[in-house]
Amino acid sequence: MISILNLHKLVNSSLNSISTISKTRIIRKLSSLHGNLTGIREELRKLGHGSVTFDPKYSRGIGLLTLQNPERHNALSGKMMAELSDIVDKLENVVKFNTNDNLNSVNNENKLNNVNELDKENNLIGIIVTGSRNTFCSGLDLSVAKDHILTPENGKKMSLLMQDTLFRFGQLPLISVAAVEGHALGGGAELVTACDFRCISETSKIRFVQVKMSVIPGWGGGKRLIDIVGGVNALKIMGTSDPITTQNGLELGFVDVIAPHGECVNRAREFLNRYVYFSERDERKGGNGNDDNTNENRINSVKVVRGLKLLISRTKNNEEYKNFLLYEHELFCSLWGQKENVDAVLNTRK
Ligand SMILES: CC[C@H](C(=O)O)C(=O)SCCNC(=O)CCNC(=O)[C@H](O)C(C)(C)COP(=O)(O)OP(=O)(O)OC[C@H]1O[C@@H](n2cnc3c(N)ncnc32)[C@H](O)[C@@H]1OP(=O)(O)O
Repeated sequence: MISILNLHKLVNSSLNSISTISKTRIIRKLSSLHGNLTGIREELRKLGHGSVTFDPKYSRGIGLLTLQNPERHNALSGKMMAELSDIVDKLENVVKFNTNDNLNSVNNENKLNNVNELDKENNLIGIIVTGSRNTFCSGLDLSVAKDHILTPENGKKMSLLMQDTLFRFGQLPLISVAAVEGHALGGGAELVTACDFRCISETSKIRFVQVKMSVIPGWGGGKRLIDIVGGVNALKIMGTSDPITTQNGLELGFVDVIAPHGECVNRAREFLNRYVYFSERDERKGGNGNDDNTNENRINSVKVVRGLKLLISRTKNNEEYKNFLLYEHELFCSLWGQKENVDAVLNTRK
């Protein structure tokens, strides 16, 4: 027999859990672009090889996300697209703790302990995105595309998931830096635009080759490129496929740091340390990658740094911005799977 008191507790907890679930759904709805894409993610997960790894403790306050498909210049297979989306999901949970975004803090009492233990340990404020074996990403894995993603319907699914994943990545209260060695081509170039900052080296070649594939960007990179370099420069870069390198990257406002070959990740860490540590003195003591967590190394308020990023990403979480991405998606879908595009994919020697 349940006592009145226990019944009251039972009702309260179930109301809380319902409201928490709906709050989670509200957070997911607000932070996602195309809604629930679970089915598409699981379909794509079955396609191709490679992996996407995330080291949340790469350096104090900084995580390292690495594209791992070296035999294919880190081209993104369906499996890797799904794993990238999984990592964004996890980060959306991790950074609920110690973030002053109201919707998130509302969810704090429901935080997943093991995930937030991670955050408490490293208090992430930054994330570096890079590719394995000194090259970044040569875009969509064309061997997967040839076998599985040639139809308009499957191109639409790929575009929906990648636009949504990179939009949500941009909404994370984490300062992101793309550490680009070697090639970043097509979708790889779009991945680069999804980061707040870019570090390249003498070997880096960032090329929007979509026009050679008889399409426009399908992962949201067109809008992001326009926001970074302006409409006219974006038209030149996308229309000619001219590479962005150390020669023109700074002038275009596309590149923030130039590193010696093989040093992009290190320089990206040094760049982010300025957001982690209270002063250069603290950074010198703690920014060597082997952080000694002595009290001397004062770090900036995680809540404040994350709040600053939330401020910036809010400018990209409005109906106008989302409608622009939807327009880009629809334009891409009108081109992907048409004869010119299919011929280009089949004839690109890969
Ligand atoms: C939304 C889709 C988006 C779009 O529409 O634009 C895309 O991203 S479509 C893909 C755009 N990317 C490309 O067209 C890049 C194609 N690859 C290359 O241009 C070259 O491979 C390059 C410059 C990355 C490297 O050239 P290099 O001469 O150094 O090496 P190989 O060409 O011999 O390549 C080595 C090895 O990697 C495989 N590879 C490279 N890129 C891809 C890819 N995107 N998909 C699948 N596989 C790729 C290549 O086939 C070689 O493997 P092997 O088994 O030896 O043939």
